[in-house]
Amino acid sequence: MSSLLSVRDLNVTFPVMPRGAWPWTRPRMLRAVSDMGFDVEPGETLGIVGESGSGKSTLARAIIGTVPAASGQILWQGQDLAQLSPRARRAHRRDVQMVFQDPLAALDPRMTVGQIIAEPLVTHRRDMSSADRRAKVGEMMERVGLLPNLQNRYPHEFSGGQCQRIGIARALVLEPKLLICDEPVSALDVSVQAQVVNLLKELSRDLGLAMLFIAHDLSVVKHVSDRTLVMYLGRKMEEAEARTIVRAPRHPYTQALIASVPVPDPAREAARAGRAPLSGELPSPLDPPSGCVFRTRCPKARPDCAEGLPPVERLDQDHLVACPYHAPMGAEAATEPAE
Ligand SMILES: Nc1ncnc2c1ncn2[C@@H]1O[C@H](COP(=O)(O)OP(=O)(O)OP(=O)(O)O)[C@@H](O)[C@H]1O
Repeated sequence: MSSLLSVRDLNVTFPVMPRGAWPWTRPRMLRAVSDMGFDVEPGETLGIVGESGSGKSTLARAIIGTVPAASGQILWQGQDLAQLSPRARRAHRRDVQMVFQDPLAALDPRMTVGQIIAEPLVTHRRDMSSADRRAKVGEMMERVGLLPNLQNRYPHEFSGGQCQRIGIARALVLEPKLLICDEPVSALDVSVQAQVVNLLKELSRDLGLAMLFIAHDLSVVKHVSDRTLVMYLGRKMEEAEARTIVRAPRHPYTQALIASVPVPDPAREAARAGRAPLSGELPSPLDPPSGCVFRTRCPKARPDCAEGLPPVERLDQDHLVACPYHAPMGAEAATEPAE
């Protein structure tokens, strides 16, 4: 049986004109996503983690169909997104919804909360009466922890966390099969981040909803994901069960990401003392390093890392790592980032 979503050898490029170039100069190709592949099963949450600029949002945009793939395939329930009939395309637009980073910016300030949440129903469920729509909006508001009698209020009357709940209600009103959350809590106060993450986790469990949960912070991703995929400069570095990624990371990039998260407990801090945190800047995707793209910042880099792309090795059924010099199994340490 086919997965809900399968991404196969996906490449997404953007033409970029060099600064000061003549108008007739050929643009350079920026590779935002390279040779990406993974599957998402119904009801499953895949966390996607990586630094800013690693291609996470571009990947999300390719999956919802707002940026084209340069090559490769995105299969939705086994069907290639690029080949969908207009009817299947409409169904895909209903079935895949997004929650954005900046909740207030994502909501139209001139519309009431009720209108904002109902808007997808107006577009996709024309058969629905306005009374049914209102009832559905009230139900969604309750589901995300908002009082349904606030339908006539405007977004600016709500806090950041409440605005994100409105965004989530709007994304869920069409009962999608996949919710793509692109940094859904990074613009929120730390005090409300956990509440929103827990809400998303509960919703995914109760509604059998699959999620792609994108974040730069591994300690957020690990709470919500079943599996985690670590991206660097558009490429997959490691993919494994979420607990394995934080407890036994094998790729030097994943290890460095974990070592970069502050740990309040001195004993755990000491246990990971051998692991170097990330240093330096992400190279430009216009000029990625040859061979392994992480090698210029990698503490384990060897001369041959510059020669060719490292093959993706399957360590066990669920654990993939794109580094031939990954840490041996015995090197598991108490590296789990702070709660
Ligand atoms: N429309 C575009 N035109 C040109 N380059 C783009 C475009 N969109 C994204 N990029 C580039 O693609 C690369 C990946 O960007 P992307 O936003 O996908 O990364 P990200 O991991 O989501 O980072 P962030 O968390 O900062 O959004 C970056 O170098 C970015 O500048």
